[in-house]
Amino acid sequence: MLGFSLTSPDLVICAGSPDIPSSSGFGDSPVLFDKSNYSQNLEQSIELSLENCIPESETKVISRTPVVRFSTVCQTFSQVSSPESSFELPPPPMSEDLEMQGPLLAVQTDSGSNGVTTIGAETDGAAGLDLPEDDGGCEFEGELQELVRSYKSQKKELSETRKAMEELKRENQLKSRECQEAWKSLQELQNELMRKSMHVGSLAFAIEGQVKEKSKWFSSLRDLTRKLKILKLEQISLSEEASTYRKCLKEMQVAGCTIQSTIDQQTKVHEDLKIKLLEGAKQRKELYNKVLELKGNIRVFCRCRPLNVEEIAAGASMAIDFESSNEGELTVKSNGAFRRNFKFDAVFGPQADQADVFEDTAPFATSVLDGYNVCIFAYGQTGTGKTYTMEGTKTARGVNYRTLEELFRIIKERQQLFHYEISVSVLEVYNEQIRDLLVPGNQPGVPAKRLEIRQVSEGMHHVPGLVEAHVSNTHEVWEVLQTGSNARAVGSTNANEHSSRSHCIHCVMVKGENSLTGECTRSKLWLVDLAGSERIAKTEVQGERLKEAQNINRSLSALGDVISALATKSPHVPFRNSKLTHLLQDSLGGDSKALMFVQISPNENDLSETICSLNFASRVKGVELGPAKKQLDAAEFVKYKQMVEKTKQDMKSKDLQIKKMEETLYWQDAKIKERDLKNKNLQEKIKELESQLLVERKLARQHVDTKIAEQHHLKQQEEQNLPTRPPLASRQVGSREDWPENVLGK
Ligand SMILES: Nc1ncnc2c1ncn2[C@@H]1O[C@H](COP(=O)(O)OP(=O)(O)OP(=O)(O)O)[C@@H](O)[C@H]1O
Repeated sequence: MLGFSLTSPDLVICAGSPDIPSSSGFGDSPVLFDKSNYSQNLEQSIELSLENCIPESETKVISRTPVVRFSTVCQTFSQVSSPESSFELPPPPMSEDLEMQGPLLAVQTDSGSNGVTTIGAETDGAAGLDLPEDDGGCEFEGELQELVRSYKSQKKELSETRKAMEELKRENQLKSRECQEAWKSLQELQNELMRKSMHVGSLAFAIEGQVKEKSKWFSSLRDLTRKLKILKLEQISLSEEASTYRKCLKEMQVAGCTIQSTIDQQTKVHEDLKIKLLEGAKQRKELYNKVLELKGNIRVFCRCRPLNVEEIAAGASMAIDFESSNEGELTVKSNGAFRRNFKFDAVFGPQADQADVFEDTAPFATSVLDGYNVCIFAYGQTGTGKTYTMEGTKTARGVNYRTLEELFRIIKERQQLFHYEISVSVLEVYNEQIRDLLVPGNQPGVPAKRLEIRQVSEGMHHVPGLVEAHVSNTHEVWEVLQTGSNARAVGSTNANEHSSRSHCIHCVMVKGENSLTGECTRSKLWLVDLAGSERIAKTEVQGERLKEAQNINRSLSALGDVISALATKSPHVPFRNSKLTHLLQDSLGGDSKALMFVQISPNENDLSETICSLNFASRVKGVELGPAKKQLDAAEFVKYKQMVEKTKQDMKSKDLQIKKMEETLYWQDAKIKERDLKNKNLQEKIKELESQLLVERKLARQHVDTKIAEQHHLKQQEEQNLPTRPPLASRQVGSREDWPENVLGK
């Protein structure tokens, strides 16, 4: 029995191998017999042991050297090399030999001659013993015969011995052959043993390797198991996380449902609010309209320029008192004495800047976007600041630019509910002719394309062929305004002179669409910088200039007539009396609103012109202030003002309410969006984790399957190579079915 004590975890035992006791005298030789027969067999084998055939080096390790003993033969063949030859016996002695050999006696009986029996020993050369033939000879003869008899008996005994020897020899030969065979078989056995030992050694080596490999597998398996355990733990934690997320998701869904219902409610509220907003807007529009109506559809602002450097240098004195300008009043003085009081919708003294002026102008922009036609024009004596108020400078932009800027601001504010398109045309009315200032190369004096005013529908007039520049931002607006302004300047040898004698008109066309109701509006905003309004008598011009002045006068007086007719609600309004009024027809009558800037000079020298302008403005305003009328008007005005203020406050509070509601809706929307995003992210994360887990599981399974397949393969190979190893096979890692569930991750 051969045992291999293998290191943990497995013990591999190889049964069926010969047992090699360590106490055996043969060292690594196997014990061929069982222990009960051991001594007996040893006896037998010792008898035939081959001392001489085992090399001395080998015999030294043998504890008990067998010796050949032939007791009967009494001969040791220690010097004989061949076992066969060691048992070679001498041939049987012949009679002659007996005579030759010393110890043997040759007895010759010479009975014939002298009766003397001679017993001679020829070998030693001694002379034969001659026995005397006397009486004593008889005794001797008797002895001799006795000797002969003994000799014969000895001879017989010898022959018998010889026979026995022969027998023994044969037996010896037989035994010798047996011994030889035994030796041979022993040698074969020894060789077999050696071979087996070597095989066992190689097997042990292989097993050791296998054990090492196996321990490696086991360690890798342990690693895998540990990894699997970690993965399992991770999976558990992930599952927990996922369940938490799911829980959270459910909560979120519940919250989402709640939010959704709140949204629905809010949407309903929003819709209601929208309707209310529309109603409010409509109401606001109506109210605003009413306010303007109450204030007067035609509003008049008075603006006085500051004294210029020359005037100051010349020591000119101020002819206007602006003490009550906040109430819209101004007083004209002459030689320091009070002369007349004028009241307008607003009065801007020399200190008022462009922004102050525009603050009161801005509501007209709202009216334009609400679908009303609006006309803003500047009227006044040359050099009083009409162009400054309307166009302004790059650093102090005027009403034109600021109104358009305001339009875009309101459009942006309303972009969720309204969609607007804006285009701008710039034209000039000079000597009762219309000139398009956006057409390049159109210069005064040069016969330009004749532009006429056409009525397209009831209350709608149009100038066919007029360039309309579409603008979508203030930058583009500025570009267009500059182009028009440059065209106006380039068209004259003396820009200032020309600008004084022509009316510069900007027409802003607004197309609006209410996305909620689908209502469309088309409105126009006229921004007019009128020609100087000085009296012909004062200018004392003749010829072409006179014609110009007359035309200016005509158009301005036509404007005055139109405004007067409108103010007095006359059934006939003479719009067609001049190109200017004809053009502005849409924006001066009906529901349209008009704003007139009456520009005045503070210089006392210009007083008569100033009073003329103020008179015209007062006519336009429709109210000529006088001390008595003032109070009455004031009482009425206070009453209306209070009404207007109340309406304004109501509108403001409504606007505030709507804004608040919109803000709440906006924040709720944002919250819902944020939650939705969070939900989405969480779901994505869960999916990602689940897919990751699946992949890791798959990989672990694949790895384990590969290892098992490898082990099976190796096991099969081992079984093929070493069929006598069932115990090893039985101690293999085992089939996949034997594996614990946690390893497979089932
Ligand atoms: N409110 C003001 N503040 C400062 N400067 C002003 C003001 N109004 C007018 N001016 C200056 O007075 C001068 C004449 O103004 P502007 O050309 O606008 O007058 P106008 O009435 O348009 O003249 P015209 O009829 O000849 O076109 C300009 O140099 C302008 O800068």
